[in-house]
Amino acid sequence: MSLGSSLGRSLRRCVAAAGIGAETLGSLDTNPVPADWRHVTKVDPETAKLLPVAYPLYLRHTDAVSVGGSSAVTAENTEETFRLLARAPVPAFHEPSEARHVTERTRELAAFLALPEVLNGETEALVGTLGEGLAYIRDEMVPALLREKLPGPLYRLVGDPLVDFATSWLLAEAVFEAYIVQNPASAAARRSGVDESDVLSPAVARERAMVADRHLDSEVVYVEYSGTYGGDEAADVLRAVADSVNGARVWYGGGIDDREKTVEMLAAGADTVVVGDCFHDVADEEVAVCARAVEALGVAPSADEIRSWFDAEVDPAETAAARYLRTTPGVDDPVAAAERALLAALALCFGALPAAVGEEGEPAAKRADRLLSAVDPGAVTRLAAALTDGDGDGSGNADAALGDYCGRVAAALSDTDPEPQRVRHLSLSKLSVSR
Ligand SMILES: CC(C)=CCC/C(C)=C/CC/C(C)=C/CC/C(C)=C/COP(=O)(O)OP(=O)(O)O
Ligand SMILES: O=P(O)(O)OC[C@@H](O)CO
Repeated sequence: MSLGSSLGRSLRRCVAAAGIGAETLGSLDTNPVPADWRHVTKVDPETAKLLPVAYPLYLRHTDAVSVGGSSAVTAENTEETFRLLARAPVPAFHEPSEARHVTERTRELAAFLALPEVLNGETEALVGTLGEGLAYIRDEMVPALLREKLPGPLYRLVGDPLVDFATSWLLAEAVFEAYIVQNPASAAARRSGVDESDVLSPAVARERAMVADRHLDSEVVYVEYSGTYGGDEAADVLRAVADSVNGARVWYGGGIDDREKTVEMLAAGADTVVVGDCFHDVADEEVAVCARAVEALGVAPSADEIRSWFDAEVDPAETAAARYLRTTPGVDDPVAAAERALLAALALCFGALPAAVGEEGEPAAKRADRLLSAVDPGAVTRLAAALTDGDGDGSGNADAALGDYCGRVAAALSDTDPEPQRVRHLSLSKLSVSR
């Protein structure tokens, strides 16, 4: 062995030993996934799963949004979801179930890429899809992008090494989520070839989590009961997993729909809980509540009429809005927050409706602003602040952000939008009002 290569190996060992020492002794945390995230909301881009129209008010209370889903997801609905979430007050990251859902636009808008690898599924779900994804990125996506950006002669000169570099860079920047899929009846289980016999005991889950943490260097170990609450069984798995990992974050997802479940999973060792269905239920509820209100009040009620109808017809404590808000550890009074957010949805709906059904008069943004201030005096400020925090261009112009958002809501309500994809994900696009 030459002196150079022996020196190189010794140096690598020293660096590795220093890194391991610092990590295990707890003084160095190199994981880019924040340790202090307690609550992540998962938003599915598929058109059947909607985003509440008052989403900036709900998402103020979560730590981050994960965008992704197993079925009916396309690059287009993913881009549209990110465009809407660019106005959310917290970071949104991308968890693609296929490499083709990653586009230049999603990469610009996503805080980072989170790639699933399944520890108890078919090989396909651990390395197969990733391999296909990387080949697509290396052979199609990056070359197409570079060909578009670089003049022909320059592409011919430096294209190949640049393609390799960009592919490696994309992977180096991505974080990996090592899933342990524990609900064989879920879409995630079907997608990853997990059946009853693959469900792991706490002891085996612990061993696989150690592989993910120490060998695969996964940033997240994700105990996934998607669609169902894992209860005591999940708590045992979480205790075993949390006890075994050094650098990885431990996430729990599945069936979280109240405060106790969040607290139970965090107490068992999860750093973060992920909430999915319960948030989409809020969007369905908005559509139902707005439809009932339109039925009762017509398209242009006053703020007083909206308030009185709401007080008589809706019990905020029993709403999906309150259920979602109870899952977020930071909200002191989830029922009051739910009431405010539902009133904001009604104000946005009735602000935009007259224009959407072709009635002349006050512009949608002005009317929504007036109704919002009347039904809940703090709502405009909160909504504008939430929209402006996330506007990404640093302009901090609350009026413009609110005006622009009201325009979107009007477009969602009107089925004459020239680009329906633009607003299809917003709950109110499903409200059918006779014109
Ligand atoms: C290289 C690039 C850019 C992409 C590769 C993309 C990869 C590796 C995708 C892996 C897809 C996979 C194996 C998914 C497994 C299933 C899973 C864990 C899905 C996540 O759950 P949700 O889709 O949120 O679950 P539900 O639909 O059940 O809610
Ligand atoms: O939809 P739920 O059951 O909340 O599950 C959330 C998430 O873990 C799904 O990947």
